Amino acid sequence: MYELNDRNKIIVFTGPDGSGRKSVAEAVGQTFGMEKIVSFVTRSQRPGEVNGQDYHFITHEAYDEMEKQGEFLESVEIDGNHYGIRSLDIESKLNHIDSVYLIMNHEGASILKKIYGDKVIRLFLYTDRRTVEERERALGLPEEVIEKHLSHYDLEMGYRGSCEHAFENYDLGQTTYEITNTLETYLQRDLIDKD
Ligand SMILES: Nc1ncnc2c1ncn2[C@@H]1O[C@H](COP(=O)(O)OP(=O)(O)OP(=O)(O)O)[C@@H](O)[C@H]1O
Ligand SMILES: Nc1nc2c(ncn2[C@@H]2O[C@H](COP(=O)(O)O)[C@@H](O)[C@H]2O)c(=O)[nH]1
Repeated sequence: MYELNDRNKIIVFTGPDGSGRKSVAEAVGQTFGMEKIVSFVTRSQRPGEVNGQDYHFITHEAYDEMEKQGEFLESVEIDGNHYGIRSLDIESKLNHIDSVYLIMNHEGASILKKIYGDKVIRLFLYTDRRTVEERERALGLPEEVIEKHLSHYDLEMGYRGSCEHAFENYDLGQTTYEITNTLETYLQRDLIDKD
């Protein structure tokens, strides 16, 4: 396991799909100069997704090979596809910046917490089921993807109490503001106007 230094923090955005984790994470990541750890995945690329930015899209064979070589820090199977974080990506980023962020389901969040303890801050984002469904439909996601996401809704919601912080996300600006304030207490960047 890679030894983290005193200043290193791993910020995990979790919660149901469509709750707004990606939108909030990108905004907050930019504010704090945090970089995203991009997961490897075996599912096919969806319209609008960018390889290397949203995910590293790889074949099942390539994933199996990486797994065999012990490259993943965490690796899970969701709806028949594999998702994983490469150890090297966390190590190389935390070598030159203090904090990184990831977007993952409850299993991944739990695994990272077990490995890195206090270094991991889990931020749970949520909205009601109907809002998730409406947002995903408005995004143009295929019906079968929306269905799969909704089938995980209750399980993901059940993880809320395990996370360090939880935020209802209806007003994106407000959520981003609240999370920025929360992270400031960990990252101590003096971003908040104290007047
Ligand atoms: N507070 C908000 N109000 C309205 N729409 C929002 C809000 N937050 C996010 N959205 C929209 O909801 C959709 C899903 O958001 P996003 O992709 O950030 O969620 P996610 O939790 O990362 O889900 P997924 O894993 O499915 O991508 C996007 O179209 C995004 O613009
Ligand atoms: N445990 C992990 N979960 C991950 C990882 N990368 C993404 N995810 C989560 O998977 C579901 C499904 O995502 P989709 O893009 O296929 O709809 C979603 O909750 C992601 O956040 C990972 O490396 N590990």
